[in-house]
Amino acid sequence: MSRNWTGGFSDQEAEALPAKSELPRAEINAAIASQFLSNVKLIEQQNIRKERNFKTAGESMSYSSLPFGVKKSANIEAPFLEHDQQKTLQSVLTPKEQTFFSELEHKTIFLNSNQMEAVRHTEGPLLTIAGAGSGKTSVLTTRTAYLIGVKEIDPSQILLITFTKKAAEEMKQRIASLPGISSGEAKQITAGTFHSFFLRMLRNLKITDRILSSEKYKQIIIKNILRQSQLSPKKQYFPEVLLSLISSYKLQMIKPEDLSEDAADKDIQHIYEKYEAWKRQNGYMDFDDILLKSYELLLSSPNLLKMLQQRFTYVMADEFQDTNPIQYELLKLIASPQNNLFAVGDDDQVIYSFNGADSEIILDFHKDFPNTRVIKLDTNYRSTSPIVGFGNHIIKHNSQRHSKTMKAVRRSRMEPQFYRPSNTEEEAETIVNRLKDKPDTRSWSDYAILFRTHSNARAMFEQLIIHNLPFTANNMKQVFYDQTIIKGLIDHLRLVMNPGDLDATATILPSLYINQEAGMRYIEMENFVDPLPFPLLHLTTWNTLKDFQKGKVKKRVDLLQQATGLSPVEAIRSLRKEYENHLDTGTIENATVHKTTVKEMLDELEFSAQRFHAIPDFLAFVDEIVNKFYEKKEQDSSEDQINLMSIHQAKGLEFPVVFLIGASEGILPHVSALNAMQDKEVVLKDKTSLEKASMEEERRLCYVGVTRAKDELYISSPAFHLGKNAPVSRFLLQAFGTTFYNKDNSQRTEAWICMNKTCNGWMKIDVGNNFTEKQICAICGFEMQKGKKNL
Ligand SMILES: Nc1ncnc2c1ncn2[C@@H]1O[C@H](COP(=O)(O)OP(=O)(O)OP(=O)(O)O)[C@@H](O)[C@H]1O
Repeated sequence: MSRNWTGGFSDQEAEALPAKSELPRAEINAAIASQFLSNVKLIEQQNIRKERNFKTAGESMSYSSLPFGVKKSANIEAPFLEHDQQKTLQSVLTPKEQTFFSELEHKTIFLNSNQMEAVRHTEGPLLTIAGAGSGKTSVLTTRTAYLIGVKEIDPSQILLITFTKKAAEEMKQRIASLPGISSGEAKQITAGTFHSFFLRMLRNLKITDRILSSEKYKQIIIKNILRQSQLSPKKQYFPEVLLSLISSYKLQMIKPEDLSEDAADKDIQHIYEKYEAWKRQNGYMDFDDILLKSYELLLSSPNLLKMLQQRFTYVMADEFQDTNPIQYELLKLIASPQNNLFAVGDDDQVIYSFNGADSEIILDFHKDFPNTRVIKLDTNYRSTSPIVGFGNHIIKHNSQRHSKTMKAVRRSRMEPQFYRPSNTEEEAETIVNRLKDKPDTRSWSDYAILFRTHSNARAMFEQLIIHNLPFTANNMKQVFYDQTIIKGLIDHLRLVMNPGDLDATATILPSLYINQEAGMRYIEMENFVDPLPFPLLHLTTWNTLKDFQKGKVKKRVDLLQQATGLSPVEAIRSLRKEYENHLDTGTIENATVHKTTVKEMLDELEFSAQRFHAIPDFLAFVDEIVNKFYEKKEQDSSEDQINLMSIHQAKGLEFPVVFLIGASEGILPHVSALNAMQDKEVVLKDKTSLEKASMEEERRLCYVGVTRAKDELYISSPAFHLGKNAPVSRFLLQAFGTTFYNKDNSQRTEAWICMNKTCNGWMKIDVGNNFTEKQICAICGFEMQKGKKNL
């Protein structure tokens, strides 16, 4: 296969590539690798045992009904609805409606009176604002069938906006199974995301600009603009922050010329203008442009707008809480003048603020549509009463919301279960062991394992692979070790073991600020004439390079040579500093969300590497995991699989059994929310409200995760995260009425010292009044005690 050193493939090119397992990198000895898998297991078990041995009294070894740190049970069960108000409207139904609703009942769909009211609403704006599991999506699909089957509305007049493409397909299928509608009619409904709907419109209008989707490519464009504008990319503006700022302006329809005249805005205005100009000149549009261009076109072409308005006389929007301002304006344009706009949403499930979702839209809907009919649904049909109650107790601590307490209709004695594993490895192993004991009455697809960030799912993913359990992580495009940032560092380890590895050499060139394609051409040419044990060193004689680049090459080769004989984690630590320079993640001050994520990923890599004594063992393990992932991706056709996905991806879905992993401080709430004040310094001025808003969004994420469970909910909170102590998530403690110990910043800093005399481990922790937790040494697993140390 010819190599492409340009640093990436287009989608079509990627599809044409051989399967990952056919690539030279993948040519590893499977027998040796599987031996490593069992070695890993041994080392992991030793580590876990070490930490387990020093678990403190009261810390449970498995799931129990109270989170660690909660001393007494609080009544968190949801109010129970004894008599559901079903069939109360029968007397006012027309014969056609009676047929429709009784056919629904034959299909065991019994709507309550509020749901029925929403379904029967035909003309004018309606907002269904309701909590998790209350049947919003069910109402939307049933109302569509009702419009077609009972009101004889032409299905092609219905526009259904969903949050994901998958949701659109599922909804069409669900609609087709309802009474009064044929599958042909269901196909005529237009269902899709905002982006897919408007992109199709633009393409029909012969707007052929290419889509600029790669974040990396966009950052390069911004970096070039910064360089040309003589603004420092490092000191003043981070490309990813600028891109998110520009995107947020666009989603709010703020143009460069609308920005104020003050100095900071002037720079941003300039960058924003240049970025837009670059796209125009090069025939690109980004995702925001799809919406913005459509909006401008509709405003400037009354005929086009009229055509759309006449075509779609019934407009519906699911997950309305995550709508952003431009999407809302587009909805309003298309729905007018009839305003048959039917929106369903839950202000407690806004989890896409980083994508511009504006929770005020749902809260202020009635101001734009004064004759709005608002229907509230407050019965959760999905989950058992202890789960509904637990959700209520989590979300009630948010202030930006319509207060609501969901009622339950499903009784159960099975309370949510909590577990405090030592670390993410033990967490993953415990869950896998439970899954192996799956009762025959359950299918694999009944189970979902939900995580906050992809790094946080690394251990879980590996355990599922190692134990060969059927699972789908289809939304995971890449395995952890194959993500660009991680792969870069792993390829450094490959060069430590084999300096002649040209694939690995190519990967590391960008981290030396050297063009990959030109650099490799030079290295390969020189190496052909004069082979060197370390081909990278050829670059030190390349005239094109500046002195600082040659210096970097020498330094990197020195580091790589010094790493021979180190353990994988030591090697990663010694290489990481140089490597991180090009990622701009060196300091946490001024950290952006991107930087926090990168740091978290590299920390996770270190944590994973700690399990191995030698670099070749670690590399063989990495290759095995990567190969198995891609093999699995190709072979998987089964529907019956455990679902491993992020909480964001689980939005709108439900599963009989949910494992919510990583419910510890720093994971959920995520460290980026804890750092919120620094994170978006450039973007937002009101730091206090940003900090609060970030924390409320994290709490909503926790709520969304919890409310995906129908029957059983298992939540685990690793005591150590990336080798550091991680208290149980404040969201769990607060739900049980236990004050989070850091609440009003009543912190003291104390030193805790490891009791293992040979260890010398100590750590600094912030302690509040209610702090009772004992500490375990992150280095050796011994118990720690409060001690004296100069901090
Ligand atoms: N009236 C009802 N009687 C019995 N079950 C119902 C009723 N309404 C909805 N359900 C069931 O409750 C579950 C949740 O419904 P649905 O997914 O529509 O809720 P939702 O409000 O969209 O949830 P979320 O916002 O949490 O995604 C589904 O399994 C659905 O079939």
